[in-house]
Amino acid sequence: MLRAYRSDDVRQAEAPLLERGVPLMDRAAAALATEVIRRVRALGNRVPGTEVLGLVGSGNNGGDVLFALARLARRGVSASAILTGTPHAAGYAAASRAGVRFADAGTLRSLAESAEVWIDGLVGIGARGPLREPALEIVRELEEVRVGRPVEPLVIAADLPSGIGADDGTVPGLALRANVTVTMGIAKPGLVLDPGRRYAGEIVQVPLGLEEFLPSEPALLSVGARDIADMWDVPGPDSHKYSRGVVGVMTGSLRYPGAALLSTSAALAGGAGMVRYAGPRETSRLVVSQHPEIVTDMGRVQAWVLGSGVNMDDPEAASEVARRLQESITAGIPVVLDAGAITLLGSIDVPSTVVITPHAGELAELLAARGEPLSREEIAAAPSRAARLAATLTGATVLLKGSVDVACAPDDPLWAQGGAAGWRATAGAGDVLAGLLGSILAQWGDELADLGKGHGIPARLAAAASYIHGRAAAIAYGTGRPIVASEIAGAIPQAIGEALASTGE
Ligand SMILES: NC(=O)C1=CN([C@@H]2O[C@H](COP(=O)(O)OP(=O)(O)OC[C@H]3O[C@@H](n4cnc5c(N)ncnc54)[C@H](OP(=O)(O)O)[C@@H]3O)[C@@H](O)[C@H]2O)[C@@H](O)CC1
Ligand SMILES: Nc1ncnc2c1ncn2[C@@H]1O[C@H](COP(=O)(O)OP(=O)(O)O)[C@@H](O)[C@H]1O
Ligand SMILES: [K+]
Repeated sequence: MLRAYRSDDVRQAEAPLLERGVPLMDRAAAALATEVIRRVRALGNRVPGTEVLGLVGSGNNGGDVLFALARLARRGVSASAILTGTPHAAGYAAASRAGVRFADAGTLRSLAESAEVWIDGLVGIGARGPLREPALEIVRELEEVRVGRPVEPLVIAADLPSGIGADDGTVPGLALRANVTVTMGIAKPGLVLDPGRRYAGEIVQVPLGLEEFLPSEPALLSVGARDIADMWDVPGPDSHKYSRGVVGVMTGSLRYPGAALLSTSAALAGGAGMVRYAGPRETSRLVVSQHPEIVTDMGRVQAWVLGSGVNMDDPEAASEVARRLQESITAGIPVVLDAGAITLLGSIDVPSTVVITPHAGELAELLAARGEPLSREEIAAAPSRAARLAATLTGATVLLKGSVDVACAPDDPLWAQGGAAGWRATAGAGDVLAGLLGSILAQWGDELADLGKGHGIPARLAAAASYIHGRAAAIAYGTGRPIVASEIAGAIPQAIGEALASTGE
């Protein structure tokens, strides 16, 4: 499980260590230099003679880079630095002693054109607001140089790419895109959330011993393979189909029959003991012809999946979905509310056992109905804020889909799951996610009902479903090829099996 903390929490955790004289910056710089050397070698280059350009702001982030440049210079690297102001004094002294060359802004372009590696130490967790001059002009110029180069430089960010919001991943102005981010002590939410994540590249975490001084509640969590065993029900000798959870699925319509098939496929693949389908007669026939194990008579269920592909313009279908939603809330049964059915929450409040699964467009519609309009673009620029707002307004758990899926209930921590490539963005992939989430909620159904409002578990399960969905997509697209949503559903059992068998991550 990845845990990410806000800058204030990181600062507070650093304080007692610094008081004890723990050389945090030295450790951070050593890790940064080691990473540069490792990457240079991985490119097949010799370390001595490699040209490295450090971009050095006036704070401790610049200090990290100055000490790292000093270490690199002692290894024979040809190290230069561009300063934005008065630098970290000890770092400057160390770098000068080691022979790092300090260049003025006028030489930035030529240094950037020839350096194999750029190290970004303009700003770290001390940054406030959009990148300001002179850092802004440096980033602008570097991005111009980058596109003009025959071979792109290797860009390594110290702690975070300069220009991204450490706490929320927003990018209010320009930011310097990195291939690798060497983050100090612990991950920051901005490295996991969109759009900041897109600037961070691969993330390397440097242990600094902060853990015992961090608050018990991180700002953001992310499910990994090893967490799945805690959430997925592995059947034992006493299990039977009902104890394994029954999912009710009311999805699809004559207009969108495929949604019925995709959501039920995923509900089956997710490991519930039984799937009951409650859609129109025509789609029922389709579903059963493809999946003879699906039951169409109604009985008890432990979770409902409502809405994917339902034609909400059809008053009868819409009122049937609304009735199921109300009944489930009364009975304490968790519900996945997907696609057009999300609009039902325009006027009613629900408990957090109702999980809505909007994409940015659907969330925009819901927020507008609730009198807090945000455009799609505004949601994409700050998805965690938008998801939290929707959860607070409706009471529901929100799983906002995108290249990084974000899940939260009104008060509990935020979950974020990224890592799936754009191949996953294919029609029907959301229907698959809804069915899969219904399957895991059904496995927890009675327990969630006993917990009353859910106690944050639906958000955790939504994150787990999102993780498995991303892994299933990755199994399907492999090293990269177009896929369709039914392939994602087909790969769910393998994704769950691999996660259950995993001991790493
Ligand atoms: N504490 C430790 O021992 C450890 C800390 N560590 C490292 O320290 C980093 C935090 O250092 P920090 O607190 O000094 O802040 P930092 O990120 O360098 O930024 C401050 C500078 O940026 C400037 N600035 C601000 N906003 C700006 C903007 N929008 N656009 C442009 N400039 C802006 C601001 O200018 P000012 O506002 O003062 O004019 C000031 O000059 C952390 O990320 C990690 O790398 C690690 O080594 C582990 C041990
Ligand atoms: N750029 C992207 N990279 C990876 N996954 C994405 C990206 N954009 C969207 N997704 C995922 O693709 C799915 C799309 O779902 P959705 O938009 O609801 O499609 P549909 O309604 O056709 O089922 C979601 O699971 C979402 O997480
Ligand atoms: K930085």
